[in-house]
Amino acid sequence: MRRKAENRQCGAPTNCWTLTEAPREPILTPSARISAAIEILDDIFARRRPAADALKDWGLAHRFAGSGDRAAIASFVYDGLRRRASAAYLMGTETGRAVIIGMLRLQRGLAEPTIAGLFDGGRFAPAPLTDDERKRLIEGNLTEAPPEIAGDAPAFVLPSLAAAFGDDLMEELRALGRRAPLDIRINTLKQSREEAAAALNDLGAEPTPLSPLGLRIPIGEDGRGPALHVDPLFLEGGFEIQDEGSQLASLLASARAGETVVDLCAGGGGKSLALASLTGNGVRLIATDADPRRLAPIHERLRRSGAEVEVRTPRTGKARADVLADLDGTVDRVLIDAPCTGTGTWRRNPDAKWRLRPGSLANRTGEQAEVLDRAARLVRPGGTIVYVTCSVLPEENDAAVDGLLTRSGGAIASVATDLTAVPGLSDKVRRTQRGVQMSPALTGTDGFYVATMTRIL
Ligand SMILES: C[S@@+](CC[C@H](N)C(=O)[O-])C[C@H]1O[C@@H](n2cnc3c(N)ncnc32)[C@H](O)[C@@H]1O
Repeated sequence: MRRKAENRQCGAPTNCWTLTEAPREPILTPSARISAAIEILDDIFARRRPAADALKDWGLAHRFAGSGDRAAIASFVYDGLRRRASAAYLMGTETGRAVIIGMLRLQRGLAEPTIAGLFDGGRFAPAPLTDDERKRLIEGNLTEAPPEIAGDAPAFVLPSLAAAFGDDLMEELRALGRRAPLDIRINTLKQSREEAAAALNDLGAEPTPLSPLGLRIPIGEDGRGPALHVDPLFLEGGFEIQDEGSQLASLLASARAGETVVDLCAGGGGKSLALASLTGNGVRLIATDADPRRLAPIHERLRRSGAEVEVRTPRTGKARADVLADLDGTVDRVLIDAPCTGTGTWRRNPDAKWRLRPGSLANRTGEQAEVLDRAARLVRPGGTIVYVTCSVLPEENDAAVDGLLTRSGGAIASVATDLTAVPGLSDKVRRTQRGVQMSPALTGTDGFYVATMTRIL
């Protein structure tokens, strides 16, 4: 019999503050939560801090706040970041207060009288709306706003986004500005999706629209979902929290039973776990990552899930040996879940878009060339390289693949990505010159790109 989870206050990891704390009843009024969110956003803007750090510090300084309060405040902060540019434009200034007021109207659809009711100037509430703020809420709109403002994207990256999305640019930017759904991937090494859905019935779990491995968990109006990290089925390894797009990318890797597969950028192991599960531990799966700290959580996840994966951890430092040297030229399939700017995950991590700099794009494309070259040395003749990013920028996608094709001097060729593992996907994805692009507007997923190559020489 499934035990009821104790704390279901918190959904996406970015909204979680309280996973290790005992749940406490909310004690702040909605207006007091808004005051807190304004204070935190001002801190983020003034000190250019990561949102997670600012939230954590606020929590430490306000230990009396309940876990429900913290989740609700985080939700205000992340929604504010989602609409940072458009809310500031609407309100004529970029302060925490302006962004929250504009967000309540643009993102949460609240009318001026409702917002005025929250800004009532009472104890712990924000000061009452000014005449100018009221006027802007009633009369303001985004009709004349430039695309980077209306679409809440950094201006420098807009030409790349326009190249990726063409006529669909604004629709895609709006979709990237919405909240992401809360998806889990069922570990079919433990039970079927149907069995998991029955076990999670009290959460309202429904099958994901495209992934045959996923369930979608409803989240509240304020973006809060259940605390899945403490759910009994999660603790038993029955599921992992994983966006549907990430599940689809794992399926499109098309690993086949009996193959030797390397997950070259395994990080915490999200794709490795998925590959092991969907092949029924039928492949020899080797996971590694340049950063041992990122790889470390995989061990606990493997224990929980029953996935069979050989983890090869590099030593840090200059003398780090190539832990895959013995596999050169022998691997059937290399999955590259490449380091990238994460522009496809802005729904989930809105802080990332405002922290993106031209230099970080250049750094990521350099790393992508490095991992592609490494994969090319690993794969056997006739073997396959599957290149994945959670970016929508052509520089990190088709251009990165083109770079490898050119550098390989004809030894590596681009082939069509097999979409048959995911019924219905073929009609939805955007086809690029070298691969396929998923996106919030087209597939309802994060913006994953998948391209497939083979070694012909
Ligand atoms: C998108 S993340 C991987 C996420 C992971 N596959 C998952 O599903 O949870 C990209 C990873 O690439 C790793 N990385 C960066 N450069 C690398 C390199 N040269 N070789 C191997 N891994 C690298 C980073 O440390 C990071 O963990």
